[in-house]
Amino acid sequence: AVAPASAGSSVEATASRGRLGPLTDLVIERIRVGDDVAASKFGTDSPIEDPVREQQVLAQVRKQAAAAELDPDAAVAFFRDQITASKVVQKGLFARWTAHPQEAPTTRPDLGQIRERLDRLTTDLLAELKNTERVRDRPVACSVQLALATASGASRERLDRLHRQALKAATPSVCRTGEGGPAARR
Ligand SMILES: O=C(O)C(=O)C[C@]1(C(=O)O)C=C[C@@H](O)C=C1
Repeated sequence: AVAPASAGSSVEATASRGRLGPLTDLVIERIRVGDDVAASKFGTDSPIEDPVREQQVLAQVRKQAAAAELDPDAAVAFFRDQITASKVVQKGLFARWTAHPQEAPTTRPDLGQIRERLDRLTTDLLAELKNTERVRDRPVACSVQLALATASGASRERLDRLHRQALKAATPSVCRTGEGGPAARR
């Protein structure tokens, strides 16, 4: 039997986008779902920020991280950044659509279905955090790999300023010791 490549990647893709390519692709995918979330809320009474839903997302992360033998606190920190990134997108799009109503979406996707998609992405992202545990543990290698993966992902996906800003907000907790504290070093 052939050894399987890590989830969602091929050897070729890994070579060109680096070892954090698949993780970064999922981060970008989640950022793009933020566009759909914004479209589901714009022009309704639903606010961008939903603290109850955030707690549900993070509780799920904590539970699944523990089951996968990932550090639950580190996983939660990573997902806090994903939520921040989603809010960067949503706020930016609300501002854009308010200033230019002709750019506002004309259909309103269902938030319940979007959240099911986000839940599936949670599982996929946690699997990639697990797959990349060793490189993320090496600060220098990790920051080099992260720079490579985010630059190539942003350009391939043709991310605009707003979505690049969101990508930046989504990635500070990818590499361990990002905070520089002794607890992070273990
Ligand atoms: O589910 C929502 O309503 C979202 O806006 C998505 C999301 C997230 O990224 O998971 C972001 C902001 C909200 O405060 C809650 C959750």
